[in-house]
Amino acid sequence: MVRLALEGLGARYGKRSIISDATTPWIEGGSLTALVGANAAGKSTLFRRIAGQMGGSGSVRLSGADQNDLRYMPQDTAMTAALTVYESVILALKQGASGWRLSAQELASVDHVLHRFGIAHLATRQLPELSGGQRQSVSIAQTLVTRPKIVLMDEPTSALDLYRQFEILEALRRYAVDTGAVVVLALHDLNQVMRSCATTIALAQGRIVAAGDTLEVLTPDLIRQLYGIDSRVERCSRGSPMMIVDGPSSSAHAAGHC
Ligand SMILES: Nc1ncnc2c1ncn2[C@@H]1O[C@H](COP(=O)(O)OP(=O)(O)OP(=O)(O)O)[C@@H](O)[C@H]1O
Repeated sequence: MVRLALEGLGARYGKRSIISDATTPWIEGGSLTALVGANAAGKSTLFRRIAGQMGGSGSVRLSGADQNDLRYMPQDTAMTAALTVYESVILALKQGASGWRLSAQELASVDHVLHRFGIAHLATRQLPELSGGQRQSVSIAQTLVTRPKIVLMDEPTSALDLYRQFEILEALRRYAVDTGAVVVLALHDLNQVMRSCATTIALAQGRIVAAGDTLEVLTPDLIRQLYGIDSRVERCSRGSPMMIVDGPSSSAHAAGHC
């Protein structure tokens, strides 16, 4: 069983503290976990800290995996290299490897990830010619081609159309189920979170204010605290929980919006 827990994690840029005392229960692999919070709450910074790209206090506890099994997909990934999609995924697969030869198994894993994330038809296209949504899909394939056990993705659906959002979130969910990986996604669409993520971590001004079962975490009170928005969570006619936005709460400024 792959698991991740944060213990008193802190991170700062210079003298400015961004993440303080971030602590979570064990987050278990095999399903999707959402990281939610307002703009500038510190989601990307928390990911960078967990990924070891910046130092700070506290510790990241891993079970069934180590830091080498972790892949972090940042929010913006430049794709200016004169490579085809296929070549770029191979490069991601071979990053850090000592040899350059590709085994039949490695070729199969490139093929698999291109199909699973719906970009096989783009295999021979040059990266700089891709649209924003196509680039985001390629970036996801590059991140997962090595089948990492711990995956952190910063807003992986932000450039995708409605159909592709469904398709990619379902493919990510299947990835988590099939591999048992811990997959944490920073997401802004709370209906996506309710539909796809079993667990949610909520961040407000650099502090984790709730972590656990998604439907228990995403209460109207918590949503007001995070975003300064009044909302209701109701079951739609098909029985799925939906968040309905009523509008800005009168205490919106207290939520720390900038
Ligand atoms: N490289 C940096 N140097 C200094 N400050 C930074 C740096 N990166 C981010 N910050 C600051 O840290 C705070 C948290 O930023 P971060 O990008 O982690 O937030 P976020 O929750 O991911 O936001 P968003 O939802 O807008 O992507 C912000 O106030 C931001 O200005």
